[in-house]
Amino acid sequence: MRALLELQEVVRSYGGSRVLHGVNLTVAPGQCVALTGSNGSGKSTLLRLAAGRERPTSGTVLFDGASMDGDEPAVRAAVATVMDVDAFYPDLTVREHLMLVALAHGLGATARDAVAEALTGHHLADHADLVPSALSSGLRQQMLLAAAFVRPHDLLIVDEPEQRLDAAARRELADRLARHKAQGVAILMATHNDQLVEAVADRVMRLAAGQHTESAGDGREHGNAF
Ligand SMILES: Nc1ncnc2c1ncn2[C@@H]1O[C@H](COP(=O)(O)OP(=O)(O)OP(=O)(O)O)[C@@H](O)[C@H]1O
Repeated sequence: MRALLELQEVVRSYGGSRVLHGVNLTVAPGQCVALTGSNGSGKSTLLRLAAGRERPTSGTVLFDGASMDGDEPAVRAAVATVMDVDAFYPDLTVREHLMLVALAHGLGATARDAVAEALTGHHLADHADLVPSALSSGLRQQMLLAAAFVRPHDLLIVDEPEQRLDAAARRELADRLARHKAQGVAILMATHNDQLVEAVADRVMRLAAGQHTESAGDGREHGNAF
């Protein structure tokens, strides 16, 4: 299957310190790759590179066969991320945020229905007219997820999407991601949650200081297929 996202020999250093050591990775439409590994192992760094928000020190990041640039309109239209913890306008309500995202991404006349569905699906319907600072931290995370799911995209990049969610919400998230994948979306997800990996990931890349190893989603060794 054609890769939508491809990392080839990606190295990322900060100052003299090397965080990623020649990562090779592909994600095809309808696939989920999970990144696991301890705090500081480089998961978020890899996600920023995959989203085109940072450039590798060396190596290549390709999106749909072209060099990844997060500023490109085609990339911004096709790649949804949940990476920024506090990406809110403090004076817009939850509903207004989601409408803004939906309209900016071209939903037009269907935006209102899509937002209503997102509010319900993410347990935000009763909080739609509150500003983000009035939400519990779990509901703020739901709002970030809703803002990604409400807009069209081909690639979803999520950094620890389970954070601040309770057990029931984590199960719902796993179901949502699995359905999403079945609809053909490519997913790259950093997570510390084994259940999420088991439920959604086709392959797992485990990052560790100085190295990375890959396996199938069920934990079997996966050779060099990344
Ligand atoms: N902009 C930066 N400047 C300098 N060092 C950085 C920068 N961004 C990340 N690092 C370093 O890179 C390493 C990897 O960080 P990263 O946030 O990618 O890890 P992570 O696996 O996502 O960790 P966690 O599980 O805690 O979220 C850390 O040592 C971090 O300090």
